[in-house]
Amino acid sequence: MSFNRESDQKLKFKTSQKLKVSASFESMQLNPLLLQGIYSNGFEAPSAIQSRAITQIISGRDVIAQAQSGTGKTATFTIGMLQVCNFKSSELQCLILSPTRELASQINQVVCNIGDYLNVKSMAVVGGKTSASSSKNKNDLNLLRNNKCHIVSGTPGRVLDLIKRQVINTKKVKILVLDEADELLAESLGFKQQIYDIFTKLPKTCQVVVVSATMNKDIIEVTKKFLNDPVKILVKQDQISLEGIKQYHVNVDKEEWKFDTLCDLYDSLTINQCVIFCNTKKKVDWLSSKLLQANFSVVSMHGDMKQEERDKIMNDFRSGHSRVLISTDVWARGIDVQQVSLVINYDLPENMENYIHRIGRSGRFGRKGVAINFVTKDDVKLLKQIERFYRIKIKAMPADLSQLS
Ligand SMILES: Nc1ncnc2c1ncn2[C@@H]1O[C@H](COP(=O)(O)OP(=O)(O)OP(=O)(O)O)[C@@H](O)[C@H]1O
Repeated sequence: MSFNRESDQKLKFKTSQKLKVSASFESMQLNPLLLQGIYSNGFEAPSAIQSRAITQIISGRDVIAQAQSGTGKTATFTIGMLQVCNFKSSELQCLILSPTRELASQINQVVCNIGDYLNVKSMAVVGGKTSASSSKNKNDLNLLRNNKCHIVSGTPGRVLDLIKRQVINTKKVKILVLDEADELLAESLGFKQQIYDIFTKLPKTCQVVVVSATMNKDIIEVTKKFLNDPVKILVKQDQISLEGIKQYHVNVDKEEWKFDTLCDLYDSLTINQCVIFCNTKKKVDWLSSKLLQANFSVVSMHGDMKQEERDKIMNDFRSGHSRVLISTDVWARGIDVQQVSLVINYDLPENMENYIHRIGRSGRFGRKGVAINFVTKDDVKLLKQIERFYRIKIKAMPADLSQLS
């Protein structure tokens, strides 16, 4: 595996105190069955965030953990939770909230994989399924109702709904994880109130772990309402952008020129897998039908599609069956498909944070990645703003595309 351990270990964190750094998983004194799950998942040594945050989570402290995209934050809180969970009891003990259905399901899969030898019972609880109409969903809800599930990973709305309907019993929850916390707690997105409501239903002693690749002062301020003297593990602003992802821009001048530019790039898109981001659902539909008409093979996904369709697109893309995916910011955060080596911002993101989340869909865990930003005349200012925000230089794309990687 090409994980650049040297650059990962070189990363400087701003931590709230001198933290213990565990060089190996063995040194964390984990349950041997958990260790077995970690190794059989192919993990040999912890990444920088795992070395610092896992033992803090296990210690019971509230934690704010920030680390670059694709550096193993999911496994960080998963390993922490699985160590703390009491498997002699069948009650719900850990609750993980994240902003999209796909991410909540992916996290559930990671919990099941790493917790396999512990016999963990974990479940994804997401909206959009024809709720409890299928026998599978009914069985799932019964497991929850009968308190036969240790860990739930879900989207806030659906989790809150099931708590209110007393399907999810929160009495014994000891850890709450907020993944992509800055998005969950942002003013504009409507999750914040749901999170507060869920929080009020948890035991007062519940430990809270807050995780994201991007964290700003306002969000840290908001977390003060939830967290009690948290351990902070934060990344300096100029280190958020991953060295392994080469970032370029292409001047397309006018909006109308973007399409031809993309068609010219198509052969490079299919070398591995590629994600193309547009800013609206309408634009995703428009671009995918235009590319399909021109005989390019692409798939697309956004929040207005039926969940069954979203699931199918995800499965096809994860298996490598489809190679070029067009999406909105529903795909910007957390989704881990290791074969994605190229991200194209057909539209530049309007949100500074989502720039780094989007490009972080490539270059997972030290792999190489390339990000290409289409820039119209009107976008030039925004590109400069992104460069200033992350203290980076986004060069013009080389004419010879073989130099891309
Ligand atoms: N210690 C490890 N050794 C090898 N691979 C690892 C290790 N930890 C995590 N990975 C792998 O790295 C990839 C990225 O991990 P993960 O999705 O947890 O990143 P993340 O930090 O949560 O990213 P994002 O900010 O995009 O949410 C996954 O494929 C995961 O299996």
